[in-house]
Amino acid sequence: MAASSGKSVLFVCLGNICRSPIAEAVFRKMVTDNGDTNNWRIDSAATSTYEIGNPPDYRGQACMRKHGVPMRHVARQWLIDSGAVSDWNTGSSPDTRALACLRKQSIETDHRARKVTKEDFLSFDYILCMDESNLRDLNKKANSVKNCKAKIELLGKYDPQEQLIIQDPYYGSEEDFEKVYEQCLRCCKAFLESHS
Ligand SMILES: N#Cc1ccccc1-c1cc(NCCCN2CCCCC2)c2ccccc2n1
Repeated sequence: MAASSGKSVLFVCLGNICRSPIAEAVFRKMVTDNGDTNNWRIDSAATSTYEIGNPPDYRGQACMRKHGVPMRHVARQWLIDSGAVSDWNTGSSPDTRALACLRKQSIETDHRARKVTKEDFLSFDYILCMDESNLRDLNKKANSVKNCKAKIELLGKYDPQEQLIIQDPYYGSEEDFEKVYEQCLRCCKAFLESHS
């Protein structure tokens, strides 16, 4: 079978903590399940600086865990990796309040939100975003980049059910994250099939 050339896709939304990390995780799992990992560079980014440095939203992480979709590799369990300068509590378990805080964060990924850069427009084949506002922001930024390589599109363009817009679930419920997941699943599958 001829080796297909390397391809690259950047998923983008407003904050890079809700929709685009879900799309990235869903697409990465599909590519991995296809044994195609080496042919794809996959990443996600934000059009805003709202959440730079923050992990994906815990509601999205919970949704991914429910569907068995890994969100990149699991970050280290800090309490197990930490150490003490005294022997006061040698052999004791971590403080329950600290464990409760970690569970609440349920940070199981090392992805941290980042803003889309000019370099992204030169290095990615596709930049797939979620709504008209993302598209406007991306096209505006692309206009200031010479030799823009990326094809900038709505991810929803690939939806067999023709739901063009993937709504921002930030102020939404668990159901809204579930809808984002279902839309990303349909769109990523169709996008991969049309670009394999
Ligand atoms: N904006 C809007 C908006 C409008 C409709 C629906 C959702 C949102 C919304 C709001 C967010 N953060 C709260 C406001 C942030 N601050 C806005 C003013 C500048 C300083 C930052 C989000 C954060 C991460 C991902 C998606 C988000 N989406």
